[in-house]
Amino acid sequence: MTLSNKLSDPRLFRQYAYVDGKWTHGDGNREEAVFDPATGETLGHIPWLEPHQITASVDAAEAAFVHWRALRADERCERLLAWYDLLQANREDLALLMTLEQGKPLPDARGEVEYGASFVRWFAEEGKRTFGETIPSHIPNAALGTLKEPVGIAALITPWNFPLAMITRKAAAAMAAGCTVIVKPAGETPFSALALAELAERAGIPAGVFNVVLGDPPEVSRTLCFDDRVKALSFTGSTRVGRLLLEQSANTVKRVSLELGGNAPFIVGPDMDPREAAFAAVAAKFQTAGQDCLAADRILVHESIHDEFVEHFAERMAALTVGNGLESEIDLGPLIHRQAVEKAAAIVDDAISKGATLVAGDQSQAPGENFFMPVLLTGVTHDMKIWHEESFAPVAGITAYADDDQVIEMANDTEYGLAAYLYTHDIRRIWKILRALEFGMVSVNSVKMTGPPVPFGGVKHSGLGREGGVTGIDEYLETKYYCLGALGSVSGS
Ligand SMILES: NC(=O)c1ccc[n+]([C@@H]2O[C@H](COP(=O)([O-])OP(=O)(O)OC[C@H]3O[C@@H](n4cnc5c(N)ncnc54)[C@H](O)[C@@H]3O)[C@@H](O)[C@H]2O)c1
Ligand SMILES: N[C@@H](CC=O)C(=O)O
Repeated sequence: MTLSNKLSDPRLFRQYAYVDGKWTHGDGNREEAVFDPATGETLGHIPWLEPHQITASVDAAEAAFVHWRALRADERCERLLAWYDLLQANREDLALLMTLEQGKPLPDARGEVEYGASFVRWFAEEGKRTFGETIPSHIPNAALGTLKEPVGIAALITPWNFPLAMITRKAAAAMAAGCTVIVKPAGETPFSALALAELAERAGIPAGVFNVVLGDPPEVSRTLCFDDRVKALSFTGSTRVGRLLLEQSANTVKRVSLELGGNAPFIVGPDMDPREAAFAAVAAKFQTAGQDCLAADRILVHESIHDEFVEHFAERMAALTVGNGLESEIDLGPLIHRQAVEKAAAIVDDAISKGATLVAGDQSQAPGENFFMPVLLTGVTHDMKIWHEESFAPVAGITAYADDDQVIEMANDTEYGLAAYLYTHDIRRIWKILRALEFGMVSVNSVKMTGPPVPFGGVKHSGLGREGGVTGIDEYLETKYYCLGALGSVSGS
């Protein structure tokens, strides 16, 4: 059975790029296969566009910008809300496509469709509130103020771990601001992006406003970064590639937003119930099989409750089920590909060779070659890879600490600064640690921290700028200052 036959609406499965409102094949006959990471089965093929076709997508976005920016904000809002309604109406098909190409369990995929759609609704509304300001004038007979204007064409480059929400969090903000967008999804998970394009078209979003290009990643990115007409680049992915794109955007002085890797500490205070904290830590570590920029990578537990915490963590972890995300009652799907499994195994071996204790994690139980059974390591230290690298795998590392000052130092001992978790009910400890943590987001006594109203993003090598919230749309807006002089008798205004 082909993938399209599995969907209620087969037209949501597209194997073409989408440029200027047209489904487009590659002029050079280059293509890439897309696999189901759970079974290794080929799901379909996508074309690779040639550089001149990427440039043509910029031509299309440039032409469409003239009309899209000229619409009233409430007119753009109507179209974005129509897109939102279609995402909701097609939730089951979108979730199925996502599980097939990404591997996450179907309930998680449904959750991501909801999550992704929620950004479209949020920014549809925020587009109506891009207010400028009035400035009390210091110049006689003049009126001063600011206007907010769309930056222009935005290139959006996204990863495979959240194939839909990482696109909508950018695209909806940009489009609500009046920008046109060119999306380059990850080659591992293009079908969610292409289904988004199909639904954008049905929602009445005009040709050239939302484009999806496919191709060789360095070639596509270079073409977009070097094109002076592309005014903004928003990237979500690894810090390694983020640095490269920042460099490539320098010559054309683009507006760059980067949502990069994380290495989240999960701090547990001495006052916590070890069972409650351990269950929360399991939830924060193993979502999306650990392939989440918010995954709790270093679990730092006060020495007075460490042993009990480890017991509860191991007990909860043992209950997690690993398997094909299409089956029911699965907690962890596969990793995205074999290299990810090899990287996870290397991180575990490195930790053990440097003195960590393997408490649980028997890889002989893995149900397939892309699967990695959850691993629990204790006695994790600064010299191990797991301390510094984002494992992007279900590998949990626990370390004991003695006091607040030590745990602050340990938590900040990373080049990353995306998110941190803190579990304690002591308000003084909360305030002290919260202020001392060098992270863009700190979640206290809650695993869930994301959603449309929050400014999502990191500091240090985890990124630049914020997505979501009331400021997310600013990444796609320029402030134009105006001075209206010689107005006659307006002094004092
Ligand atoms: N901060 C966040 O909001 C956030 C969210 C999701 C994922 N991430 C991060 O994303 C990473 C995992 O995703 P990934 O493996 O897809 O990241 P990645 O950096 O390998 O790829 C991201 C995108 O960049 C493209 N790309 C890859 N190599 C490139 C190159 N040389 N030149 C130009 N483009 C290139 C890919 O095709 C993909 O579209 C993790 O580090 C994770 O923390 C961050
Ligand atoms: N879970 C994150 C994505 C990180 O990989 C989010 O909510 O944006």
